[in-house]
Amino acid sequence: MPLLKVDQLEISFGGLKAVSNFNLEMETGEIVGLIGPNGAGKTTVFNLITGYFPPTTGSITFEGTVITGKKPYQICQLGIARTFQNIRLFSQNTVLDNVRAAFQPHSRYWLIDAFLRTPRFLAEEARILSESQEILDTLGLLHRAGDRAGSLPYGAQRRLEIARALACKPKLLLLDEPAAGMNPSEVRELVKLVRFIKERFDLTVLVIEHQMGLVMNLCERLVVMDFGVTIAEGLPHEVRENPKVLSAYLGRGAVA
Ligand SMILES: Nc1ncnc2c1ncn2[C@@H]1O[C@H](COP(=O)(O)OP(=O)(O)OP(=O)(O)O)[C@@H](O)[C@H]1O
Repeated sequence: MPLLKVDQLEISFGGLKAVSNFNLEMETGEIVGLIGPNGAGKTTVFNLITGYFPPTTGSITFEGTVITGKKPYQICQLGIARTFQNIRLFSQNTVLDNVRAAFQPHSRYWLIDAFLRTPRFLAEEARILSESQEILDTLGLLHRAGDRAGSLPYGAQRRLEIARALACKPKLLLLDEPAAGMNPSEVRELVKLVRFIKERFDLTVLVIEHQMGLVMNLCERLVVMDFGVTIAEGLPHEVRENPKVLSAYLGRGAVA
């Protein structure tokens, strides 16, 4: 049984079919790249999988459970987490608090426990603190735990976004342009980091990315979209030679 099965997904915004007849199966442990030109529908696919929009038609099954129509927090609880194309952090809060806040959908106490500071609340807070620190350590951010998130360099803010997604304890991690704005050496570090956290947290990863260096190095398989439809899929070296892909997006110079 695939971990994720997306069947004939479609969504329209007004007259525009942003995603049309989109199908995807992912096996546990895969790293798959979702690529395509601007406006191809990639982020919309993420928004559909994570419940930000209900599809017009089609279904999404995760670990054998149909998740179509569920709310984003329910999908997060089931084990799908994401990062965003535009970094979404609480920039005035500390790095640690940013990760602690991301544990909220998973905390196991009631409001009354928090109000009365019951043993259950205190134990849960201690667990969240220790797990947050462990995640920050894994992502090389523990030494910045007390700093304001907004004061981190750009690449570190992207890592913090991934740290927040990991607080969801995902089985499937969706990364939306994680290398945007990074220089080549940061991109190389990111490739290593994604491989490392995949092993460390038993993840399956779907990544949207324009940086071909990352896509070709990291992904085992690629799905290419253009104008809302899948125009190619296969191994990275197959996709980079596909004439439809070359004319739609990559351009021979871009993949050399
Ligand atoms: N909430 C929305 N309302 C209306 N149109 C939308 C909405 N979200 C996306 N679209 C449109 O759907 C199409 C696909 O957008 P999407 O953001 O999914 O593309 P993308 O492949 O992720 O692009 P990029 O690489 O530039 O991020 C675009 O034409 C976009 O303008």
